[in-house]
Amino acid sequence: MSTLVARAETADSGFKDIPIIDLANISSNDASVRRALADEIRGACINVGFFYVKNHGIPEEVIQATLEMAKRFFSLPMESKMVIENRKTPNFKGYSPLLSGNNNPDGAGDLQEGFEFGWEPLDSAPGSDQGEDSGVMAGANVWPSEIPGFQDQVLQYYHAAVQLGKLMFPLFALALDLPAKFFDDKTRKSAALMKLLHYPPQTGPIDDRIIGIGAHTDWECFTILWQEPGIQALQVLNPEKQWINAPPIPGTLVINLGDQFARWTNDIFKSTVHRAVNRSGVRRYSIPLFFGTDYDVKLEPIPSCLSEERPPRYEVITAGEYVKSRLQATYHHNHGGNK
Ligand SMILES: O=C(O)CCC(=O)C(=O)O
Ligand SMILES: [Fe+2]
Repeated sequence: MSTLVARAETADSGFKDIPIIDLANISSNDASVRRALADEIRGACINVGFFYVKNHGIPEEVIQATLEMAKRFFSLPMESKMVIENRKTPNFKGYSPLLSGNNNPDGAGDLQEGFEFGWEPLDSAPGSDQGEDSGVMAGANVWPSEIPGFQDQVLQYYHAAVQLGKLMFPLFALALDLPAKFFDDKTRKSAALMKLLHYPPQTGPIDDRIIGIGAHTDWECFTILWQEPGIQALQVLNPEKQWINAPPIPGTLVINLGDQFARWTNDIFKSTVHRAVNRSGVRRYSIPLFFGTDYDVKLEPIPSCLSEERPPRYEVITAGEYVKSRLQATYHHNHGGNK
């Protein structure tokens, strides 16, 4: 069996496609079935850092009802949205207006508006989860008061996506030749942030410094992303520096790895650069959920991902310190012209 380090050294140098992985057997008790699924995931994580999942278990009704809420939220008057602006809240919960965030330091702002929140129990099922993380990332969610049922609906999506994420962690562990439970004690508090996103269309000549979301990597372990069907916007950068389209595929979600997994695995799992540009002529909505290890957990490289030729590539910091520093860099950027 080749080691993880050896597998990483012979990784694909220029993927052109993003694999589709079927999660129908995600809860199978058969060890060989789980092993096969983990092997498939390992290939995608080492070579691409992105994959689609089908049979993911998030009900279509929950997705559609959440999309409706996103549309209603973003069509509220600006004054209402600004009441819960993310620069006024601890750790940037709430509303981020167009151009307020800048994911690519070479860019001049992301042409998207967003609404972000973290863990909170569902009213209908109190105590259904282990609770909120605190420390450097502490900060209550803020909610719009104008839309009846908004909070409950988007939390339903949140909890369904977190449930999927909790099933994925053991498979990632198996993919890293670790015990399936490796991440259990590191993911007790649902350190997951969910974001509703709205991208207005961009037509005519486009300034490359202002696109829907500039080239970036995500910050957590992995992202579970729903994108609106029928609209191509998301692109993924391969090692040959080619942008590969990641179109929405009906019935699937995208899962992409983020920097926390790159740090856990000393870059054996790829946190792949991506961006989104909406040239479709119509509005586009997407819903990422960023799932990391608990904020107080140190991002220490896993021993099997180190060798003499592959020494540690990152300093060890906690997951919370890392996410917080990235949030600050993204939302405290200066607008072009004022520098
Ligand atoms: O909207 C998308 O398709 C991508 C969003 C994204 O990359 C992000 O929010 O980190
Ligand atoms: Fe992203």
